[in-house]
Amino acid sequence: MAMVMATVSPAVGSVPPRACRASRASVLRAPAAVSSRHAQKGCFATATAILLAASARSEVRRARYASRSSHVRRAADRPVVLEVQDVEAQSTDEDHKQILKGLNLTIREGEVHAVMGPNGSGKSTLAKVLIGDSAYEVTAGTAKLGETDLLDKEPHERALEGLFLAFQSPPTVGGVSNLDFLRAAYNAQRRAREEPELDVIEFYGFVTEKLTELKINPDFLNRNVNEGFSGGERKRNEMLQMAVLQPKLAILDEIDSGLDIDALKDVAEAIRNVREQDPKRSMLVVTHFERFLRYVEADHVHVMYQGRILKSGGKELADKLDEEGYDWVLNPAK
Ligand SMILES: Nc1ncnc2c1ncn2[C@@H]1O[C@H](COP(=O)(O)OP(=O)(O)OP(=O)(O)O)[C@@H](O)[C@H]1O
Repeated sequence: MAMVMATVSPAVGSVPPRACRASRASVLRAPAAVSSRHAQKGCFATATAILLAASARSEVRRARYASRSSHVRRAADRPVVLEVQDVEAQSTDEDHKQILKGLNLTIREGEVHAVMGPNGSGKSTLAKVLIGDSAYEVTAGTAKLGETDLLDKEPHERALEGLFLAFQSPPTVGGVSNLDFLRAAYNAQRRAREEPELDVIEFYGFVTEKLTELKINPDFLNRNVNEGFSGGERKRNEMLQMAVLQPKLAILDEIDSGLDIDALKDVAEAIRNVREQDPKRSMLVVTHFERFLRYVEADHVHVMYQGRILKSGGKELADKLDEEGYDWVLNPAK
């Protein structure tokens, strides 16, 4: 509104300035009445500007309401990206420890789900089971990515279907530069989609844009994958991989651990960036920190305990966990 008044002031230069003055509060409260008073005094430009601004404000309100209600309406209609039903899984070592004990989870297109829970609940195991880590064997249940039965697929096939895992402790790949690694992964996707591969020059142009968006030093490309990288640099490198591969569902396992405050914000911004570029992308974020969920704007929060999801809710659940801890969820009778 202040901008509108400033814009019209040259147009009312010939009118005595006092006559054109209107308090912001009165304009916001009763724009039609204030406008008509100005018109009666001959300040037609001001009168028109007040009405235009009022109409623009109600348009904005209407648009906001429409977008909010269509968001709510669409949430339940969006296609399901991940459907996990009654999954049980155990370790493949000699202990055969049962870790997932009947886990259910549905993620729809464009949603960000957070999984929280005490240490040892099975959060990382869930992430690794979904990408097909051979340290775990699924003994019951189903997991589908769209229409694809994930559990029938090899890990690289799951990746080609659009599943991505950012590791809690990203591994080093000695002797392979980030540029070669990213180009190989990206071209594998293009081959699977029967699209022509990008040569080094073409890929360099593509990846450079991503580096700029994510504020990552171009030196990253020439360094071997995660070799000599600090903890924070490794996490940023995971974000770079996610931005290049543009997965349907990205699983981020404690991507926020070990980050300083600025790095945490940068990683969260990278996540928001990827979502803004394609609002259909979905994410499953494993974290211990409510603050991180605020940055990444999680839609759904789940508490996992002893291999199951015990409670689900919206962002407010993370706030409550932050204030009160897990005890009220784990021992509701207390
Ligand atoms: N390959 C494995 N073999 C045997 N036990 C395992 C294996 N992987 C995980 N576990 C055990 O399963 C339980 C769940 O581990 P997991 O790493 O999934 O928990 P988490 O919820 O991610 O914990 P944190 O919050 O500490 O990262 C733990 O007790 C862990 O020791």
